[in-house]
Amino acid sequence: MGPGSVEPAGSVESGLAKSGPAELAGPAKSGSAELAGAAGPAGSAGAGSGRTPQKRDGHGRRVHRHAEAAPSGVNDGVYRAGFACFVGRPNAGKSTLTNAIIGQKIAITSNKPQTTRHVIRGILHQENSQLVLVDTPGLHRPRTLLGERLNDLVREAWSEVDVIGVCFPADEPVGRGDRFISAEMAELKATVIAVVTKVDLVSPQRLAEHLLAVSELYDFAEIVPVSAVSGHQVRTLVDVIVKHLPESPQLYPDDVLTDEPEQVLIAELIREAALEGVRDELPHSIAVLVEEMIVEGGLTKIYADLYVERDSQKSIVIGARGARLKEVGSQARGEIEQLLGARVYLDLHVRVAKEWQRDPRQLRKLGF
Ligand SMILES: Nc1nc2c(ncn2[C@@H]2O[C@H](COP(=O)(O)OP(=O)(O)OP(=O)(O)O)[C@@H](O)[C@H]2O)c(=O)[nH]1
Repeated sequence: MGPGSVEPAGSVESGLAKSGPAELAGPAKSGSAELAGAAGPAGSAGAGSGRTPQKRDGHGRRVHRHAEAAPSGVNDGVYRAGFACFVGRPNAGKSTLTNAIIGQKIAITSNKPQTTRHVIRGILHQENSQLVLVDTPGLHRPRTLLGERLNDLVREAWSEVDVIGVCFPADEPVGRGDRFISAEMAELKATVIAVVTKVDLVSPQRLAEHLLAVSELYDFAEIVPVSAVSGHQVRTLVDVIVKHLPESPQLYPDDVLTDEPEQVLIAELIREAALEGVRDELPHSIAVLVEEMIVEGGLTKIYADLYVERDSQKSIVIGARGARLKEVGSQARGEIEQLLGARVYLDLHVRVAKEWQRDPRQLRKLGF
């Protein structure tokens, strides 16, 4: 452990009833896809190295949800399975889209850039396909060791997928960042499609102009406009992605929704709650590590450490007489109970790990 001080606070006991397991998002509108752009090969792109999913043992428990397979919109009699990820500039709507497709909160979203740190997979089971989604952080100019590691994570994810959806928010003009990311696509084996996100925010006229600008950036196999918030065309996007997956046997058992260890999902929920209201003061300085999870009958006890970089940040997180930390605990606990479908006791400790973003040892410990 680094030069950290320990502040026990914010233990929150749950009184809430058990919440039921989450269902997969049901089928929404289905429709035809190819909107614009060049016609790409309908076949598969080469699968990357991640073809065989690894079973996790020990600490890495999978999140199981017994959800029925959604009917597939693609029905050419072939079973398709493979990996896809969304890339794009920060704030492009990648996490929200991933969540809309999987139908469960698995990646955190925020209106500030760079909040997604972990590669989180969600799996959509359909009658004739299995789509494994990898959620990556945004590519950006690295200024710290953490920044470099984040970019490595992005490229690692890109090298392992069959389909890449480059996200372009419809409410922002195509810019340098979009051109930079599109240029990075040229070397990839994957089928590259463009996803124009947040279309609920713009007029049809503006959307048409945006689609044209996007189509001029790169020879995308397809271009799909969507709104993750209204659900518009989310179903269509799934069909388009699945169409470009390779023919493959099922990769994961039916009841697995995500490959991410529960502890990582829980840590993300706590971090999201801790950032609420203080994002301007603590944009990238909070990390969370779940130290222990104990299941006692219907109650899950979770002991987690919340790391900040400086004493002053610790005071912000804790608040006057621990009031803020209590709030963080109670908000996170509600979300965790939904995720686990069980009652939760959450014990949060705030620790100072000086300059953790620049310290390789600390970064490893925090999972980067
Ligand atoms: N109106 C609208 N807002 C959206 C939509 N999709 C995402 N947003 C909002 O856009 C902001 C960014 O969304 P995220 O999903 O966190 O974006 P991201 O690309 O994962 O961001 P990073 O993690 O920073 O790379 C959030 O405030 C979302 O609520 C959409 O379809 N419509």
